[in-house]
Amino acid sequence: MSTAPSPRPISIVPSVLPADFSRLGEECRALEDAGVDRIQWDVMDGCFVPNLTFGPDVIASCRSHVSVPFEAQLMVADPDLLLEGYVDAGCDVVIAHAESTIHLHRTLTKITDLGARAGVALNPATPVSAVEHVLDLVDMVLVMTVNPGFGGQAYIPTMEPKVAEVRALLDQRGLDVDVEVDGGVGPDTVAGAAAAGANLIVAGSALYRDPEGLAHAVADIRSRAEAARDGATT
Ligand SMILES: O=C(CO)[C@H](O)[C@H](O)COP(=O)(O)O
Ligand SMILES: [Co+2]
Repeated sequence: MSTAPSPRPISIVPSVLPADFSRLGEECRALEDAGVDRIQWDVMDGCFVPNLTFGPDVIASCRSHVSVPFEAQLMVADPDLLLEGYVDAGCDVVIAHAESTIHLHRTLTKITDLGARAGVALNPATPVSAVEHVLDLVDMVLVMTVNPGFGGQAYIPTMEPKVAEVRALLDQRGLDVDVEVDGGVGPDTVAGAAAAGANLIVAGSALYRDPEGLAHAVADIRSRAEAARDGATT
């Protein structure tokens, strides 16, 4: 008798875009106290996306405030130039956008050579075929559920078939790789993403706008995701 594979744990990964930037260390601690599993830094260069955010020094200054892993989502035009800085700043996972480098395989290899775990992100318009050749190099595939650049945008539900396509391809190849969703994810949208196969859930605005606070928002989104995942697999 064969046993069903155990379900992939759901991780809640806050984006700090809605946090108070004048006190980021304390904001990171509040997220850790609220039960998040890691923290995502949305790195934007004003070129790949029309917004500008966190340099490595900002992230490094927060590293000692918490022990949860940091991931850097590099929404930048030339990620190779910046990889070392973000790894040295204490980012355990570095995510490169497939659209941002013409040598994606090389970029991801550099991340792992630097000692970090690699992730690859897909903009809504980018097909899964763009990352098929690098799936064995990464720890996670990030399916963007908004066009990157800003927090607080509306979730794009037509990304759910793409999440399912990535999950099926990874399973077919027997790869132990997580699938992350990012953008407009909250209590009302997380079920669709988790049922499609996402297990790393990035949430920004939804966490900060919960009137009952961060810990409630984290637990609520986690339990909705777990219920949807379990409903989809039974
Ligand atoms: O990558 C991002 C934007 O490019 C952010 O991580 C994302 O938008 C999270 O914020 P929200 O949950 O408010 O949509
Ligand atoms: Co993000």
